[in-house]
Amino acid sequence: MENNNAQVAGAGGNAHTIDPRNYDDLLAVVASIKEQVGSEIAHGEIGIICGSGLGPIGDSVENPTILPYAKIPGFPVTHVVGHKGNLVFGTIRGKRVVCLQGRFHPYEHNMNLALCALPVRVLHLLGVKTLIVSNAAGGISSKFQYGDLMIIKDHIFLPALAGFSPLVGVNDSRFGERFVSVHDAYDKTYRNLATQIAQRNNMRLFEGVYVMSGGPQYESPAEVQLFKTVGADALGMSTCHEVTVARQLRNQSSRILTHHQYRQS
Ligand SMILES: O=P(O)(O)O[C@H]1O[C@H](CO)[C@@H](O)[C@H]1O
Ligand code: HPA
Repeated sequence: MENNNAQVAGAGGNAHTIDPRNYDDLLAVVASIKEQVGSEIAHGEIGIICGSGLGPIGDSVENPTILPYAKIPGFPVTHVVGHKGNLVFGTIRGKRVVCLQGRFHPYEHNMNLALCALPVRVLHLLGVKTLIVSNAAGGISSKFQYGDLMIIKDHIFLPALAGFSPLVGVNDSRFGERFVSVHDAYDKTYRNLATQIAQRNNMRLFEGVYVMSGGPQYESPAEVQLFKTVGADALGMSTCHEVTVARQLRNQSSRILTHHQYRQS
């Protein structure tokens, strides 16, 4: 496999190497963000990852403070059209958000999934507890019409099934357990809330299974048929690596909570 370290031009043009699996390296990334925007601002409750064409979500952040990825030593760069490459701090309807205007796709980073999921670990270290992940995907389900919205209820993470998981390699236990359950990775309470809101607003919204391929080529008709047969509803080249890393962090939070409760009892 390829080198897992990220060689990126940081603020001031200094080359900076970090390992996206190393907790201390990510603390340094977070320290740089806090230094540049201030600790007060560099804090969020909700993280939002904008998919292709969904960057305007970031433009709707109120009182925004914008930090380009290129100014964060160790942060990867995004090359995909429609992904601006900014961290946006601010509020949406009174909630503190940190918005990623631009995500990292494994096909643009030599299938280095840990590097592509690095922003999720950074969001966690900035205090984020809830992650909203969006993407543009191809519809497989025959129920879908062009432009329909789908809430992901589960996924098929094809690259990980072939050994390309962001959790492969040395596990720094400060991020969480070695073995991570992805049951209920997509929160049922939020899914129900989204469905209710869609119903109230007469919007077409479905729940379905998202399949992530490695890309960057789109799928052949035979591949689409294969995914349909195994129960997938939509196809894309992102999201699952971010959700898997988030899930490991969620397990870590609940583990800490369990210890805390244990000590109190
Ligand atoms: O998943 P997002 O980032 O929305 O991007 C989607 O759009 C690109 C293909 O047009 C692929 O990268 C696919 O994954
Ligand atoms: O049909 C698709 N396949 C994979 N990724 C995509 N992203 C948008 N549409 C598609």
